[in-house]
Amino acid sequence: MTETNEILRIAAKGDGVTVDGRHVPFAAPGDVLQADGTIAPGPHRAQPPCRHFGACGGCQLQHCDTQAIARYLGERIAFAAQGQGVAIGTLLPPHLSPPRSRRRCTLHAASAGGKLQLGFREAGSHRIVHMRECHILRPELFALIAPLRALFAARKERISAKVDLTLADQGADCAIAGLKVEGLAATEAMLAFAQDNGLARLTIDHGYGPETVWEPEPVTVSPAGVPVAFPSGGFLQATVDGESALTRIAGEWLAGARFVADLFAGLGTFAFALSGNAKVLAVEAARDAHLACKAAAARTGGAVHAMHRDLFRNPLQPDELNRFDAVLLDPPRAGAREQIGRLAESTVPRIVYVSCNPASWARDAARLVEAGYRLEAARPVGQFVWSTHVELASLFVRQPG
Ligand SMILES: C[S@@+](CC[C@H](N)C(=O)[O-])C[C@H]1O[C@@H](n2cnc3c(N)ncnc32)[C@H](O)[C@@H]1O
Repeated sequence: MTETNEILRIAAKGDGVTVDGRHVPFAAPGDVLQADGTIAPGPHRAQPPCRHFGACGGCQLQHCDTQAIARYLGERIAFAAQGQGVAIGTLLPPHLSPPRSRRRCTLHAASAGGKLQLGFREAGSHRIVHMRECHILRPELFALIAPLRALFAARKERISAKVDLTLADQGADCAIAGLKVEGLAATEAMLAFAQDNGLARLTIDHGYGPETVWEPEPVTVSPAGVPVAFPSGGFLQATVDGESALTRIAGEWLAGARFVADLFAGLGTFAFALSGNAKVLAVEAARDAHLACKAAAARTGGAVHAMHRDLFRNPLQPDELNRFDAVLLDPPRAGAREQIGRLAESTVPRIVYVSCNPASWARDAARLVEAGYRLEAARPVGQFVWSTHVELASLFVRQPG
């Protein structure tokens, strides 16, 4: 018999939810909320590996085992679809990226009470966690925390800076915003930091836009093994493992398609992965990403064609879409309302929709289903391990008639 105060599921923001609907922070499914307010651990409770868990905003679910996290990811997608009246043919088991696999992050640095703090922000606060360990970041990125802290601590002014770290082919790409670097000594300190830590690139935004001060070799990333110039601040799937899982699923679902459109293509992550078996049109609005994809495509023999186009204002029209055997789209969090509207009017047989937001995905899915597509399958992909961030790949197939 289920007790009314047993935790049944995890809510969108990570709280446990009891049978009678109460939200309990840091409770796992199967735990029981006791009369005195304490939680009796259940079978899905895990020992959080990180000492910062609870305070750090980077992770919300370290107290849950893998099974509970997998169920949570599936439920988020199922509830979102259900809320829009969309039936999912098969909800496939989630793919979860392993710990220490995140290759990009945004950290914050600030001086507070005479000390320099550098790390993720605390949940729901501007306070910064003084990170001594991290179980999500790639070790190459975590290794930069101490040197960055020393770099900031050596400066005389009050620090309030943002640090974006991305692991590229050549090493860590580091972009610092909110730091004034003036004069020879300050510039030399920055260059020494870049050199000593083997950075692939150092970009500083003094408040007038980013300026690259160190890039010994052109920085690239290599989706499907194709080197593509990586623009500072460009989009990259959060883990290599998650990117492989997504491109593998897309490849399976799009098997046999000879002409594919990759919409919201970024640097061409999916386009290059699919181009072994198909000609791919890669459409992207960010100019830097588009140009990088175009240049890489030119070097790879012509299976990828890059197009610069804003798909919110100027979506591909049904007559353009109908030339393709399949369309893949991977829009930003807002989804792709305008492009989905045109896809709904098209005859494209297969659509693979990759999303980082179940809510906008479900809204768009409902439009496709209303227009005669069936949602054959969806697969959660947890690249942000232990966070409440949900990503997914899904397959829509146009039904006859
Ligand atoms: C989630 S990312 C996916 C990128 C790529 N598919 C990948 O896997 O690396 C979304 C992409 O959509 C692009 N984008 C955002 N708004 C757009 C628009 N209005 N038209 C076309 N592309 C847009 C972004 O620049 C970004 O590259």
